[in-house]
Amino acid sequence: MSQYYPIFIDLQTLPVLVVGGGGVALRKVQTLLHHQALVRIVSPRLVPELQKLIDGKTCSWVEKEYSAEDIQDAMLVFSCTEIESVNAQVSEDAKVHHRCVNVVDDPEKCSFIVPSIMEQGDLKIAVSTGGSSPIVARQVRAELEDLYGPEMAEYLALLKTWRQKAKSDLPLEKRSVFWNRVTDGEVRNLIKAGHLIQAKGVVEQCFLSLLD
Ligand SMILES: C[C@@]1(CC(=O)O)c2cc3[nH]c(cc4nc(cc5[nH]c(cc(n2)[C@H]1CCC(=O)O)[C@@](C)(CC(=O)O)[C@@H]5CCC(=O)O)C(CC(=O)O)=C4CCC(=O)O)c(CCC(=O)O)c3CC(=O)O
Ligand SMILES: NC(=O)C1=CN([C@@H]2O[C@H](COP(=O)(O)OP(=O)(O)OC[C@H]3O[C@@H](n4cnc5c(N)ncnc54)[C@H](O)[C@@H]3O)[C@@H](O)[C@H]2O)C=CC1
Repeated sequence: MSQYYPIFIDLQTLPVLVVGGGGVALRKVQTLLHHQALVRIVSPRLVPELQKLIDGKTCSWVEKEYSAEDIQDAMLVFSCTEIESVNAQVSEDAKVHHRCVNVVDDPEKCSFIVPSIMEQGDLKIAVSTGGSSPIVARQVRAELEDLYGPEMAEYLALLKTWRQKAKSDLPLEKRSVFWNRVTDGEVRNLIKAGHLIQAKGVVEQCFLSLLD
């Protein structure tokens, strides 16, 4: 089994090809569009939910069976058909053109796999079992959703507003004291309990106390 290397990619400028238009393609396309990819679907048929996502701009549909020239400029390729020989061909073509390819029913033909993703504002956790059990990846993701609630989004948004100020106004060693103090649990707990104004006050007090 491959040792998959996890990265977070900005998909906004990356054309993505999805081959197939069934339930699995739908799941992949939904995640891709959420991450602002430019999606082109090649498939003779689409399930109705996928049809609704076609807008001709961020998500387009080429109504035909796959052939090698469909790879075009796609950097990421997803093969989601139910036909093994088609999936194998897509994988082979993508690899010849040095593109990253995901084949839904065969990890051996993948050069990347898709993790289970949880998000709370700027917190994003991607879970993988390396293909051993996608269901377990989903279950771990659900456990993480219980652990990290909506307070994480507010907490990170608050910390982000201080990043530039801390960088410009505090010397390195005080910056480290500042970040350790504001992330020691109190601020997060205050936000979790609904006391956002107090939380902001604690951060501000801490910052002021460290100014020369
Ligand atoms: C290797 C990988 C390749 C890839 O697709 O990238 C792969 C492969 C396969 N999945 C299969 C089945 C299912 N997969 C799901 C769901 C998800 N599968 C995802 C990822 C991955 N699936 C990659 C590995 C991830 C890892 O482990 O690190 C998730 C995380 C992300 C996503 O797809 O968006 C998403 C959960 C998202 C979430 O809810 O958070 C469900 C539905 C469910 O669980 O509800 C079922 C039906 C139940 C079942 O059959 O298990 C089968 C068997 C097909 C068969 O038997 O015919 C194979 C093929 C095989 O294993 O050989
Ligand atoms: N990785 C995963 O998470 C999972 C993978 N699977 C596997 O994924 C495969 C697809 O599952 P579903 O979407 O449910 O199947 P589906 O049968 O609903 O969809 C397959 C799609 O592929 C299209 N297609 C067929 N031949 C094509 C060709 N030559 N060129 C382009 N498109 C073509 C069909 O028109 C259809 O839209 C199945 O083989 C299944 O075993 C199933 C569940 C989960």
